[in-house]
Amino acid sequence: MSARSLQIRDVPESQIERGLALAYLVFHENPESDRRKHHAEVLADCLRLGAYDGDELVGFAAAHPFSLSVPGGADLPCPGLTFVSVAPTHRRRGVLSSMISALLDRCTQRGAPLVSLWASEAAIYGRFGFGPGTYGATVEIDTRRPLALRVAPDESPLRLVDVADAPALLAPYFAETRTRRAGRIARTDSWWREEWLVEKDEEDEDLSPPRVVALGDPLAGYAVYRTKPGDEDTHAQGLVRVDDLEADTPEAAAALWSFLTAIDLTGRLRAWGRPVDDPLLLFAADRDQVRVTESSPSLWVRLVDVRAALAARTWAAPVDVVLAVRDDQVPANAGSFRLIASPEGFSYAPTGDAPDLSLEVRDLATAYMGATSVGSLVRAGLVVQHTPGAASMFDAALRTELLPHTVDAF
Ligand SMILES: CC(=O)SCCNC(=O)CCNC(=O)[C@H](O)C(C)(C)COP(=O)(O)OP(=O)(O)OC[C@H]1O[C@@H](n2cnc3c(N)ncnc32)[C@H](O)[C@@H]1OP(=O)(O)O
Repeated sequence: MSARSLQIRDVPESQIERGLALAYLVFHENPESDRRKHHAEVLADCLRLGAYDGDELVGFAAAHPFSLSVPGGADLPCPGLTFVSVAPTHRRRGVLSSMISALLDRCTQRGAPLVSLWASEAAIYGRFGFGPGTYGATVEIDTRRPLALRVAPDESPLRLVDVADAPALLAPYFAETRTRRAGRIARTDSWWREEWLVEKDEEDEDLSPPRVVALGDPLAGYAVYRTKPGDEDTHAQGLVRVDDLEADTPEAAAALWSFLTAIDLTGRLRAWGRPVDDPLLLFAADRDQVRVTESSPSLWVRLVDVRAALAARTWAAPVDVVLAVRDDQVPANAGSFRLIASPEGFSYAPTGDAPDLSLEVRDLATAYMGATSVGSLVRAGLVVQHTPGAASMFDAALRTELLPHTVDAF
């Protein structure tokens, strides 16, 4: 294959099966027919790009038509890149690079200021301007003894909700959380049913169907979880796996965690992708019982249109800095720009003034939603501070009340 014989084209609906076959090949998967059907339906709604070597599909990538909450509660179009697959025969010849370049063009044409993804390997996407915009923590609790808490649980009644009725109850509640926390993807009814509440867990078929517990009426919190019995042979304790948990107050959260840790015939709880600032980690009275066993990037974000992305978020304090931005893929983002922003207003315009901070667009993405401070990027040698105090001023403006958080993996 020469660079000239490679063509990037939209993949028509009639070729979705070809894209899926390539994806299953490279991800070493062989899903059941109902999941294949679901994947095909999901892909029908996606932007689909193919890399063709002659007639052969050697690269495939898709992007969900997502929108993402950004600091302050605005909702921005943010395609969610997924199913990225390059044929093993065509690796390391620039197929992925060509597909990303086409994707960035499509985002620009469609007016999407952001694009996002979950990375299979963290080393891949930084070169294309993506930075880790949100982080998640895996929390494990030893539930062989009662959960020790420093706050009294809300005593409102808990009820188990029929899974079929859950989206109608949970969706408006979750939508409200998106205005407070950046990094959250809008969930459609089918996303709720097929991703969160699907009967069989895709990764562990020993897990029960999803269970939904709701606190109070009106709703003050909920959890979606699955369980797995213990195994006498291996002495593994029964497991409660918490997939999603939201609560209005610390007391409501305490009530839900108390319930989940007291389910009979289980001795351990694992919650994946919790916010790094989950109040549980502070109100747990015994941090030997409640342990963070992993913390890693969740959603990787790329600012396709830096100006539009910055304009859409709110600012916690006044800032006036000149940013020298390097962007090798989207020339319109590159150059020196003066950012003047405050809770009252915003401007971002090209300038000939000397920069206060020099940074790559990937590092601006890392700081954009408030998960990582510009100061820490300066200390890591990734952002260059020319003017003392510039990073602190920028950080004060970027600060968010709650850390950004994404739990919808795709
Ligand atoms: C959002 C998602 O869907 S994540 C899923 C990603 N897909 C997978 O992991 C499936 C299996 N892997 C693959 O299909 C391919 O190996 C891909 C998609 C990861 C890479 O595709 P390729 O066409 O080989 O990438 P391409 O040749 O464009 O590489 C571009 C650059 O990235 C680097 N790169 C590519 N893959 C990796 C990797 N896994 N780790 C580190 N660097 C990588 C290349 O070395 C190259 O670097 P260079 O520009 O300095 O030379």
